[in-house]
Amino acid sequence: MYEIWRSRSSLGFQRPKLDGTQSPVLEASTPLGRIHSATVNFKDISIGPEALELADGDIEEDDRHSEDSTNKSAILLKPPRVPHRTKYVIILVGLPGRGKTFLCNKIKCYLNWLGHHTRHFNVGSYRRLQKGDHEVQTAEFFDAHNPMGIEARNRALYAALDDLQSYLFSDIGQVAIFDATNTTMERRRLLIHRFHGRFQYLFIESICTDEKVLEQNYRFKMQYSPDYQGMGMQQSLSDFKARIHKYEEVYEPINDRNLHYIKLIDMVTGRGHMDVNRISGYLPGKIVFFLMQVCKAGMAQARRIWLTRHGQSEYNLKHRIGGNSPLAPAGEVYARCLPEMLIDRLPLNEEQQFSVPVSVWTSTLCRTIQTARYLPFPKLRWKALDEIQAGTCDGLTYEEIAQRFPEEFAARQKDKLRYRYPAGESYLDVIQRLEPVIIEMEREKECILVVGHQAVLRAVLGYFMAKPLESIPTLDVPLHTLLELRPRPDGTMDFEYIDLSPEAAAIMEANIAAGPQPGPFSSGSFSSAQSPMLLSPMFSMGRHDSTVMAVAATAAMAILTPLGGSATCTALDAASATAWSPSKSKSSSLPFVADAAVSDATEGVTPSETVATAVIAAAESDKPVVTSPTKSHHSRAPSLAAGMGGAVMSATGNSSSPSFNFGISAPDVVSATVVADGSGLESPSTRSAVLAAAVVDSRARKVHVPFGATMGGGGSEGGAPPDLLLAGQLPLGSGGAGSGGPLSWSPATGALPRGMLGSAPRAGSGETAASSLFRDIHQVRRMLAVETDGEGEDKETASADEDGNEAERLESGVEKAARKLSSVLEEPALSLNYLLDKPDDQSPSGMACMGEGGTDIGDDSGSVGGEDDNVGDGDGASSS
Ligand SMILES: Nc1ncnc2c1ncn2[C@@H]1O[C@H](COP(=O)(O)OP(=O)(O)O)[C@@H](O)[C@H]1O
Ligand SMILES: O=P(O)(O)OC[C@H]1O[C@@](CO)(OP(=O)(O)O)[C@@H](O)[C@@H]1O
Repeated sequence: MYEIWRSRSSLGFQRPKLDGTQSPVLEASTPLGRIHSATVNFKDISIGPEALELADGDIEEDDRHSEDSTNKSAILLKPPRVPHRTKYVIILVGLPGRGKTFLCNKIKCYLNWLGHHTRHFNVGSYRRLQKGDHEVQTAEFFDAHNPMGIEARNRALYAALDDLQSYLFSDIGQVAIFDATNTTMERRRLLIHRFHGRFQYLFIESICTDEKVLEQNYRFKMQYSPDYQGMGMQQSLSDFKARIHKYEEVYEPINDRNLHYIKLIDMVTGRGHMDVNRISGYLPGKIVFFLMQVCKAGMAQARRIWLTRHGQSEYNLKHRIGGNSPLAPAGEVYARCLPEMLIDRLPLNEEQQFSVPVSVWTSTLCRTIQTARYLPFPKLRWKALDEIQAGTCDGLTYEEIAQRFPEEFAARQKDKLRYRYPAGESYLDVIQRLEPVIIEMEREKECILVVGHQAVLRAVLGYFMAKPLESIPTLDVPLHTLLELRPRPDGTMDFEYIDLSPEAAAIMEANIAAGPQPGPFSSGSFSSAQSPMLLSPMFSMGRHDSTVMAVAATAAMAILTPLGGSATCTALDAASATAWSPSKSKSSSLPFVADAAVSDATEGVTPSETVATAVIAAAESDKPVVTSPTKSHHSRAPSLAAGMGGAVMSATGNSSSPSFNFGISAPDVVSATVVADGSGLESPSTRSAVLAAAVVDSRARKVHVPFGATMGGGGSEGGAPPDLLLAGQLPLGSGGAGSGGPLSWSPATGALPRGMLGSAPRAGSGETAASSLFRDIHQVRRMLAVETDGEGEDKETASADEDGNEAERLESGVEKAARKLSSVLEEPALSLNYLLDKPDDQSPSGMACMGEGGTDIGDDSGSVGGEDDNVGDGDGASSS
């Protein structure tokens, strides 16, 4: 066996001379060689005397003969080697279960992807080669006083070292990562002796003192470590801990400041730090930067990364490349199916308590933005995700390129990776510009869906799947397919193609043919026998909104159930419900409904059952469903819930139903609650929710409530509907139909009368988000009044007196709301009149007083706090 390991060195492998006269031949065509060609050297390669005093016997025979490397002065006097391209060894140090292999795999992916040929040498793999199939190397094997174990481990060590050296002396090898515990000074001296004068070397030591992290690490490791295959969790855990103990007995952390090292101290917890000692140069610098980001993701194993190309575009249909064309019909179908495909796959966090939040990243091109528009998650646009630029070939078909530019065509066929379109880009260029995107993806602990393009996604996939650079331009990234990447504990990824089911596509096509749809989630409905009501949720909620939606949905159902109604919920409701976390519910005093949802979810009940359970719990309780949305983390969330609550209460018209209390019990003050929270009034959900409450409260008999209907904020191209939050239809009262027609919105047109619902503050008018909201409320109510007035016959059931009372009641309600609002805003200048009946000729600029020196609520709404700042606010309008 030993002979086999040593095969490379014993098969006559010729080492180059190490005197500087004959450097290893370098791969002239190394990818990105032109870009990263700067010679990288540590400024100072001298090492401490202590490190040079190598114990006899530590040195391999052939080493001793090939060069007098035990002779300290010989090493120091040796003229510096000036290789064309510096060769590196990265030496890992640390106890078992500290993320060494994870880090190795990540660094390997990163450096290879940047064109620095890198290989990972895991001594453990060599060690395992020595044992029989069913033999277990138990903790005893790792005892520092076990001669058999020591011998076997040394054999593995030398075999790995030989292979490492062979690799680095070869033409291709640039960086070797030596993955072993290397926990003693003696071992590190041996390595230094091996590498000194031949390669640049640096140590990466991973230290972790967080017991919780370690326990989790050990469990993960047990799941994939070949050492424990077939052994039960408890038994393997206990043996692994015993093994670690053996290592701890002899562990000497690096403390020699003469060495070149990077120490990662509790970095994975997010509270740790890095100790960077004597590191300089381009590549080591990049490694430091990379580790700084990637360490944080070390614990994010529950997350998913999804990649998808945009739906088929007009150009795709015509086989034209590049351009900025909109989606073709089939692409639109895919866009509509995508949310459901994704929501089916939302992972729960490690504790199985809530779903891991999702962000959607698109390019700045129309086809990706359109593809992402129905996705109920915050969105971020990256210029760097734009498709490879085809330069002068942009807009042509491949056939046309072959005819018009045959040489270009042939050149690309020959070397697709390096070929650069005239005035355009090569795949290598794309890889280079994607680096910040990759770093950001590594930093993120949440799920990310990248809606991108063929070439760009090939590059991203190539990185995560550690594909050889040369293979990247031909990786399979088909249209209408979701690519799912699942992190493994060792830093590699599992990968799966998920096709759009033909049934889903057929249904969506049929739906589109049938006319405007509220969205892909039309299956959700809440209905009440007494007060028919249909809410077709098409939520487009951000990470926090979704949790509130769960409350809104459950509360809605709680109200409806006692009325003899029935409640069903969609997968999306379920996803929302499972998004609760106990920590959130604690900090926001969320009701027992939410807690019920959580506890059921943790017991493995399906999400829809969870919601149903929560609803029943709420409905059967004498207690009101109480929540304090004002304390919620997210500015938009309470408003959505409040709006829903208000709308539902008004719709049912049943004040004796379980009280639904969002801080204030009466529906007509819902809007006050919302604004009191300082919610972002410019956000679609907030405005829509407030408007919903206000509109419903005005006793309109039939109202479509378009949540977020016109608030795309520029986020939708090509007349596309914005990222809307909720589309609902609230038929109110008995004479609903024919009451002048609904204030309707449909995804197909995407348009409400401008300035009616959710219009943005008017530019340059001094109007604030709050004041523009009041303008909208005012206008909606006026419009309703006008429409209802014009419908004399339909109004015959209501007497004039009733109308008067209604108006009074309404007025007092809205007045209360406005008063509350004013007090909260501490802005007495806020005019009640404006909210109630301000004539149109009092232009919004009259509201400027509110913005001047006052609280411009809208400005605050986007900043949800540190980490959220760099993502879109759900309206698809933000960009990188
Ligand atoms: N910087 C880090 N510190 C601690 N644990 C980490 C770090 N990075 C990753 N991990 C986690 O450590 C666990 C064990 O990782 P592994 O690489 O197998 O450890 P080792 O090679 O040190 O035995 C993995 O679940 C991984 O996610
Ligand atoms: O590198 P190749 O294989 O040409 O693939 C990249 C091409 O894919 C296309 C489609 O052919 O991407 P996309 O679908 O984003 O439009 C072209 O625009 C782009 O030039």
